[in-house]
Amino acid sequence: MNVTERVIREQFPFWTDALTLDLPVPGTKLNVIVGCGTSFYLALSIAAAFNAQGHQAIAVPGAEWARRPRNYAADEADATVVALSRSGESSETVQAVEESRKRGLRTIAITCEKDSSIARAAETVVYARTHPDEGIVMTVSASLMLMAGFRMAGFSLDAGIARTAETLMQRADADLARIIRNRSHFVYLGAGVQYGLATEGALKLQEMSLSTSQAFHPMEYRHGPISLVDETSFVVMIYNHATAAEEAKVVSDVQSKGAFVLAFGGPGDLSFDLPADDAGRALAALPVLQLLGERVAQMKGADTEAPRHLNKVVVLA
Ligand SMILES: O=P(O)(O)OC[C@H]1O[C@](O)(CO)[C@@H](O)[C@@H]1O
Repeated sequence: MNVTERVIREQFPFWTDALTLDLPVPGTKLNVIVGCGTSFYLALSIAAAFNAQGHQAIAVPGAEWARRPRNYAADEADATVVALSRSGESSETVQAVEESRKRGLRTIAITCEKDSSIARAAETVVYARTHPDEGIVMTVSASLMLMAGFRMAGFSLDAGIARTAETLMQRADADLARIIRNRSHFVYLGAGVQYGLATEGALKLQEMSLSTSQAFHPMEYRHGPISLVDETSFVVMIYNHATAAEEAKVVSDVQSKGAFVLAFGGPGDLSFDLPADDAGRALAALPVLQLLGERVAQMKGADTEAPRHLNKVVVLA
């Protein structure tokens, strides 16, 4: 087992720690959740969770919020900026915090590095301790920041979520290597809070296994992208509890065209139950998506400890 996989498997004690973090309350006006890469995809899920819990929120890539906030919010007065960054050093996310402070906005950083640029730049810092051996590919820290964001949104989570996620990951892994055989077209589908998770699953697979992968809202998938589906397709469906019945029709559609469907929370070729609440669903599914990236990488002979063209931190020159 390589270090990437070991870290994915050893993440759950860190979840238990993250459940006890003291978190600031969301802003009463607009909350702008920013990040880069994985951290932006987490922001998509967290912003949806904020809205679902009655806090107005949008997710914006760090670079975009730093450079053109007016393209995302006509009125940013009194906004609260919540910046996610494992390293605390991604230039665009740090810039987003620094620019927001110059504009007088409240700033909160969620990071896994206490001594970092973002921790120095933000007014309030939430520090989540992560696995010391986590490498370039972000796995444990993604789970921890997602958990912190969901808890900040107001979802109550307890130690049961760590046990649920670990059990699900172990059960799914019994089949992952088998079900990906001969599959080369990867699609992730999720609605609402699960859309961010779908985008993160697609990114994880891409950077770990050098495969082309895409993420869509399930009902969007039939409006064009479905034209690519054939016997090489592998579709991950993260069902949204409220709309599972219509999402199951999308699954039937892609199955009839040759796709294999790994499903969470509804029917598929291989399916697993998930907790009913949006936060529990996303957190329970995430480690399986991380391990799926590793299994596809192994199938293709890609080294996830040294993924091509990637560094742990991207700092603008
Ligand atoms: O959370 P951070 O440290 O700002 O990193 C964000 C992105 O940058 C990387 O760490 C490096 O590209 C990615 O793994 C991640 O998606």
